[in-house]
Amino acid sequence: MLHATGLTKRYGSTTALAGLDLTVGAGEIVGLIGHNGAGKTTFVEITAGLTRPDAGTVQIAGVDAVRRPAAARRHLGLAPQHLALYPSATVRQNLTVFGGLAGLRRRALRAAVDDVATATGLAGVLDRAVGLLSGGQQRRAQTATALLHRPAVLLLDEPTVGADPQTRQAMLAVVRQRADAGAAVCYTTHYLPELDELGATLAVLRAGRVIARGSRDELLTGLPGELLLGYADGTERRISSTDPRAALAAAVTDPARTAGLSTVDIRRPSLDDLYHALSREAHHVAA
Ligand SMILES: Nc1ncnc2c1ncn2[C@@H]1O[C@H](COP(=O)(O)OP(=O)(O)OP(=O)(O)O)[C@@H](O)[C@H]1O
Repeated sequence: MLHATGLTKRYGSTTALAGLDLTVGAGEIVGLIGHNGAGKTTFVEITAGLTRPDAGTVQIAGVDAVRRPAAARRHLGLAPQHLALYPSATVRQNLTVFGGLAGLRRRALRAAVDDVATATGLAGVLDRAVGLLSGGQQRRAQTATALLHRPAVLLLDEPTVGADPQTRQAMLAVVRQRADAGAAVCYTTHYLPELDELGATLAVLRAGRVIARGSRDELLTGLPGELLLGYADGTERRISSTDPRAALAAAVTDPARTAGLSTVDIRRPSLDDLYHALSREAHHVAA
């Protein structure tokens, strides 16, 4: 499992992490979400031993990732946000190199490459150069490198960016399988429905700290959604409500609102609503 406490990191006058605490248990998928600049990538880089924190600790499967990064990395599968593959080498060659670095040898390595290629839908392009693949296939190849040695902890930084719906489904399925097999998965994304599909809990990062942690329902319940009423003359009426269905029931019995009504839409609370609510709370606490 993954256990981070009090992580702090400054770049000059910028505070990237301000005392981040996060635990991801075995078999759990945690969606790490937050606006651009919230500190997600810095957290990923520190956990992978690519950057040192100013203070705080990270443990991966019980190994101190700050003091013993090489030992900790053996238990970690990392898919970074930016592609880090050899473009002129084939998918098979790339996977073989990464599997070898993770300690796999000979038959076990060949079997792992085939298994992971199948799971990520890359079996048909194993012998093609990575640089000649589509953007979605390249991202799949990047994620595949993280899965090869069946690590205890998976750190996936926006793995489905640029993926088509079919690829996305295949990737989500393989992540879910790994969690079911006991991996602790930390998954950063800007796309909330994906976390619903994964059955992930959420950790909301803001200004370098986890400011909310829980299931989507726990975090979004009680936030206002919207009822959108569209009229034949092109006008629209928006009704903000914590219970848009009840607002709809009330609206349809009101002749003033139903005359000329042509479309009805219900918008559930979104991540942005959550960020706004949490910002308001933070201002409240500060005031
Ligand atoms: N190498 C660096 N040098 C200077 N500042 C940095 C560096 N890396 C990150 N930062 C700053 O630290 C803060 C956190 O950045 P980080 O990349 O961790 O955010 P993020 O949540 O991953 O954002 P995004 O969603 O855009 O990927 C930002 O203000 C960023 O500008």
